Amino acid sequence: MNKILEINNVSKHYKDFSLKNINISLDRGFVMGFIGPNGAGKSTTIRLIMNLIKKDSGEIKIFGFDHIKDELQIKEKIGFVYDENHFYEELTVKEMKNIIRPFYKNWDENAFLTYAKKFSLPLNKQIKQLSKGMKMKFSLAIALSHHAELLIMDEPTSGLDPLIRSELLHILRSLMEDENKAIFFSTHITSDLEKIADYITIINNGEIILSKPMDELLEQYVIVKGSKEFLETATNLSFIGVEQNKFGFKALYNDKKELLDRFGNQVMIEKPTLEDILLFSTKGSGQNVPSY
Ligand SMILES: Nc1ncnc2c1ncn2[C@@H]1O[C@H](COP(=O)(O)OP(=O)(O)OP(=O)(O)O)[C@@H](O)[C@H]1O
Repeated sequence: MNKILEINNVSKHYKDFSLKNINISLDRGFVMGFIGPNGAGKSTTIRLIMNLIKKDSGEIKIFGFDHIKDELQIKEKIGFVYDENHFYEELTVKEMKNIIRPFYKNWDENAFLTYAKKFSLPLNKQIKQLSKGMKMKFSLAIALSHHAELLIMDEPTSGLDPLIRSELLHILRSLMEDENKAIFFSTHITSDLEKIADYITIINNGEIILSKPMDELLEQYVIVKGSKEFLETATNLSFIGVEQNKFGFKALYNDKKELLDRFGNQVMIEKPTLEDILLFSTKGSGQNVPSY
């Protein structure tokens, strides 16, 4: 059973926002980065996976099991890290850990103590005295101490300084040496994903607009620059997020080879960063500019 997370045709409607027909698939052994602008639907998707809110339709399977019917069994093997305070502020780190611990059959106290030491967690400090970075590290230490096979993280690096972020990415990378595990990771910090993700899924306005291996994405997509005249004649090319000025245009295109083979002498191309791909593909309405 290689599929660790499968989201099939999932929809959720709020008054002013809908997640539409979400499909995501993640295999064991891989890290998927989940990115999109503010309000795109990342947290809603993650809350649906965790059954914190109810979906309207579709199917979510984790480890091959239904995420609601088999929720208890599934949650034993999930480490969930999210950017909201879900601890009792008055308790110390140690007291809070002792409350969480009995929920997991696989709890490994040695692993917790090792991570607590690695993260310099002050066990006797009250949660409310911890910085944001410390709280995130505590969350992560908890998630890692029951040998979770799937880590689901909503913005785990937001608000952390570069040193702690890099430390956290290092830990996540070393976790992935175990091919049985997988990580699903939402973030705004695309440079973190360039260091760790195998797959990238982009969500915009409640719809998945792209889900691909990172290598393929960075290899096939290009930033293209050319003249206004070229843009006017190339009506059959679906440029993404076209920016125009009086001299020419700049856009994203999803087939470097085609562009070079057919128009290599008429346009200039550049390698995009993941951030470029995110920005161009979610620009404005987030839709391709089809023709002129
Ligand atoms: N309980 C709710 N009732 C109504 N609307 C909601 C509810 N929860 C979220 N929304 C709306 O759903 C949309 C998506 O929100 P969500 O938090 O999933 O976005 P996000 O991609 O995680 O954004 P951010 O990057 O800012 O955290 C937003 O417009 C939000 O206002």
